Amino acid sequence: MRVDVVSIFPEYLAPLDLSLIGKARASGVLRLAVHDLRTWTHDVHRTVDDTPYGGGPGMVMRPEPWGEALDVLAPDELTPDGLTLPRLVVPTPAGVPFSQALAQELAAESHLLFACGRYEGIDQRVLDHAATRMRVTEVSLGDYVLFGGEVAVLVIMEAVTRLLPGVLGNAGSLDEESHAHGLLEGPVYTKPPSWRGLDVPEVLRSGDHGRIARWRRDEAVLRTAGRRPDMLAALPVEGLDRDDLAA
Ligand SMILES: Nc1nc2cc(Br)ccc2s1
Repeated sequence: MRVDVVSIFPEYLAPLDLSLIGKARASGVLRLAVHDLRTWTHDVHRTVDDTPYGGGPGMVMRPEPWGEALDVLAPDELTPDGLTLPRLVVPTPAGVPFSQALAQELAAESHLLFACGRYEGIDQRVLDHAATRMRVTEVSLGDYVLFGGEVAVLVIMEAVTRLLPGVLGNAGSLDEESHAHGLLEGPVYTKPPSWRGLDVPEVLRSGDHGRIARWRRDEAVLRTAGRRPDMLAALPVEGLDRDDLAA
């Protein structure tokens, strides 16, 4: 997967050199490049923002630098490595909620291009013009406002990269984690069997794998019912009476 990130604070994306994402880059599974938006400015002050039409507080990111950046990073003609046009991902409080399902969708793309907004946001015409050439997805991490999109890109890139083949050692863990089957993961335990008077549930030490699987499923459903009933509503729960959950 190829990923390009455009930001006025490229150093914010330095954590993408670390840990498993760094390994994914070293192995070639992930080819990531971070670009400074000011590369595509031409005035002495390298201006990327201006006052908003219609008045109001703050500044808006100018369309010209973004337009030139997208022309270079998402050229209409096929690039030497034959990549198709990227999917443009724009973190914004006004976007669609990010989710494991969207992470899975993005992980299946061959080329992602992240645009990190700052100030009051990016001139809308940048997204409108890009949408005439490529798929544009505005993504929200939640109902709160950050200083810019960079931190959101770090979150999205971590969720996406861990889904790429070969990145996580034990691929099986992908199947069991929270949200993998529309449920929250239940409690997990390791040695010692007793710690500060608290014992590991007997079932987990029984060696009865069928009983263990049922127990884990039930715990996941109960935890989800208690913490995220909204997730349960969308899930056919076989083998567990919903009335039990209401009890
Ligand atoms: N939750 C979020 N806040 C922001 C703020 C800006 Br400015 C750009 C992107 C995002 S995503």
